[in-house]
Amino acid sequence: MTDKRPTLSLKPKAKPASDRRGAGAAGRKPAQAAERAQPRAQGQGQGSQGQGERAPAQPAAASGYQLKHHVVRAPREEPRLRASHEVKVAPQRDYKPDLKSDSLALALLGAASAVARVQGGMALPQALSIVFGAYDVTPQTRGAIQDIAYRTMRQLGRSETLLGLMTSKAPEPPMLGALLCAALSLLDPPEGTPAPYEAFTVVDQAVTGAAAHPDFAHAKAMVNAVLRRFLRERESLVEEALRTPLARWNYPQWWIDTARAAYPRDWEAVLAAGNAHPPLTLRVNRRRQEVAAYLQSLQDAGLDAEQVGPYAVRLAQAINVSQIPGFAEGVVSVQDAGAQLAAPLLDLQDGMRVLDACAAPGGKSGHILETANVELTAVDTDALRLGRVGDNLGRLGLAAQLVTADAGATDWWDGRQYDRILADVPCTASGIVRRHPDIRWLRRKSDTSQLATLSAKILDNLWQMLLPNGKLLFVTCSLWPQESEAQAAAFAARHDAVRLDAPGQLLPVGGAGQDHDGLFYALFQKKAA
Ligand SMILES: C[S@@+](CC[C@H](N)C(=O)[O-])C[C@H]1O[C@@H](n2cnc3c(N)ncnc32)[C@H](O)[C@@H]1O
Repeated sequence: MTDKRPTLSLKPKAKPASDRRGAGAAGRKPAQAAERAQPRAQGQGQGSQGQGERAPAQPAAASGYQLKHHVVRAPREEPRLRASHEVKVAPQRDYKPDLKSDSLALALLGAASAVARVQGGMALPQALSIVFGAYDVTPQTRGAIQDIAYRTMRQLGRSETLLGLMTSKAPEPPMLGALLCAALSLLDPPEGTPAPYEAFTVVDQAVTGAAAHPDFAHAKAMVNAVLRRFLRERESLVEEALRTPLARWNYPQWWIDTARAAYPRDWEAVLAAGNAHPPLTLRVNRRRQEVAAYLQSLQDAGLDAEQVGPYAVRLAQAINVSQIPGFAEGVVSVQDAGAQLAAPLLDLQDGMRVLDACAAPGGKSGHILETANVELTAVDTDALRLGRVGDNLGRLGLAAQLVTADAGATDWWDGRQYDRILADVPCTASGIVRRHPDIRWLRRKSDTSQLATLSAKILDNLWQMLLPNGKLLFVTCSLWPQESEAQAAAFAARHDAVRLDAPGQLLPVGGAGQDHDGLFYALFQKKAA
């Protein structure tokens, strides 16, 4: 990160809404207003502050987070009334502004609310579902909120670096910073991609959005100034920002370092692949239709697509699942082409007993049951997610025994060993960041070893559940060797397992005829008794 700061100082006033009424600061620059308030804090009184009159030492126009230092206690004998501007207002992320429900301003605020939640540690899909619940918007605006939130996540490092170059301190509250990052992601699309809106519309709507929200209406002039400055000085600001790895790659530094250490030749391609838009890839249900026939039905529906795996079809344009021909009827499922390697690697035969040990939401369970007539047990610790396995299998017209349980324990197991075990263990998901761009900002470096420890426990426990000559397929959607190859090698050594042919580490790739996430596959066979 560069230390160089611009001369323009755009400090948000960050006052609670109650403090803005009658404060006499209207039209002044925020910094001036704050300075003028200082002498009053030393005993001049406020004149007409309502409740605040009882606490004469409160500065009228001081910023919210400076107030604490200027509080003068009221005399003991009088009941002390709390000045309204002393109250710390909790962020109102669910506040529904009075804006047109299909406006870009509302979409920007919705995206900013979701992004601020991710910055507070929540996964983006969960954050978006809260926003959708709070904002009563049209499906079109929902789509826009989602699109802007995902764009913002993919460019957060770059946008935050640019913001750092244009403001003298981090915008408060965090949702204001998120609003600026959301607007910047629209003004500053990745190289070679078109801007989704006219620049002046984005600035106008970001300012309108800021003005309509009680937490940062005070900062609408700052929003306007920052975004206009970006447009004026774009070239030099971007050039300066790109000197930092954070802005260049849009990943935290530890992530960049880990990728570089693991893949000294490919790390740049790996990071770039994680920033690309993911394709919409389908798995054709071989029980229902041949791939060629399905491709024809897509063509008949006016949808361009190409085959990218034995049963994998990639649509040229992403569409809503409800619009995918045959989806509701179970002819196809949404599944990455790399994830479609699991079922064939298991070498399934009719009549086998198969365990899918970390099954939810059931992508691979469905593929297993489409491949052969097996008796499948699908286990997952998360009952809610396991419900989705049931939904997915129901749509496909297939069935499994669903068990909510810990695959690292035996209390649920009937003691009968399985012919095949799929262990698609929990991991950092570093190989699927193009689909989940929030993951990079949510994960911590220490998560890798914690998850590797958990998955080693699951794998060790599952091994006893495998028949002699049986096969266990170990899968992760991680790029980190600690969770994948190092784990596989240590497991084989611990259990004297035979390691069979499997792809190993697949790096994420998108291109003609080949397109998949970053996944890891290791296949083990138990020696005959
Ligand atoms: C990578 S996802 C599995 C994806 C799934 N196989 C599919 O193809 O749709 C990992 C799953 O492991 C589950 N999980 C985490 N810890 C577990 C445990 N101790 N036992 C069983 N499942 C666990 C999570 O709830 C999550 O659903």
